[in-house]
Amino acid sequence: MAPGDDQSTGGNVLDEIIAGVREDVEARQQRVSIDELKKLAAVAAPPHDAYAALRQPGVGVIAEVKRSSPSKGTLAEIPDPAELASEYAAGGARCVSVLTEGRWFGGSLEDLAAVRARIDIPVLRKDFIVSAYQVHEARAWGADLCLLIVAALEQKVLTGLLDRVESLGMTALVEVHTEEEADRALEAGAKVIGVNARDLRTLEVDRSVFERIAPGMPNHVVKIAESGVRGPLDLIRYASAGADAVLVGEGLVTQKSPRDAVAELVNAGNHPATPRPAR
Ligand SMILES: O=P(O)(O)OC[C@@H](O)[C@@H](O)c1c[nH]c2ccccc12
Repeated sequence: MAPGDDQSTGGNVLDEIIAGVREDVEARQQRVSIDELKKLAAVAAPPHDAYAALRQPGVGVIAEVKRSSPSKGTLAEIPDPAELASEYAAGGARCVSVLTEGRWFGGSLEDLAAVRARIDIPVLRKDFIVSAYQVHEARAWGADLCLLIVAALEQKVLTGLLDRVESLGMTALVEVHTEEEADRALEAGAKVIGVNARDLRTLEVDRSVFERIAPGMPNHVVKIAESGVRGPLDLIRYASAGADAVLVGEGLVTQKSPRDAVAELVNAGNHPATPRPAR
């Protein structure tokens, strides 16, 4: 984006990220067609039931493989994402999230494939998905869940992508940051909704957003609190507001023992004094 040329994008980070994602998707589409992706998906292991995994008793942990972020730059080198994911799984994570966006988050589809090959719990493709092509990519590379960010998608596109994700046997994690976005997620038929404490337009974190939005969602919806979890106290706070699971990146990748850090959160999520999500 040229300096002073922020009118076409509205000047927010999310739009800037998505412009880069669209370019990268177009380049990949030149090399691998959607039909080829479908053939790869046909021989991939079938998707795990992530919805069932997320509805287990207690508050779950989705542990994220995250090298860098637009707000903080490099968080951790992560030379072997599969090794990190297996530490997460050993610590009791319910799912592993893998950032596949390259420009801002340092991720890749190769990271996703490496993680998929190593662990036997559901894997989320964490990216800025704006086209059906990316959903087919996710399945071909072994994802069980796809992130769909409401703020990045018009309602018709959101509904179409959600249907596409489900038609391939995967689960959509639909991300919201406001009440209005939560209404749009429900309207589209989302069964798993993540409330991101971080505003992707400004990158500011406000942990009270989950408490405002989640209690208004129906019981059948799996509610995930995303971002800003530094330790068990944040998990317990989100649990009191009805979280089924928390999604944690920075708070794990920066720890000496990511396995112990996950286990500590998982123990808090299973503790008898921790509030249970309403079912
Ligand atoms: O590192 P944190 O604060 O624990 O956040 C993890 C996760 O919520 C964050 O990476 C995230 C949430 N939604 C996203 C959308 C795209 C990229 C990244 C994200």
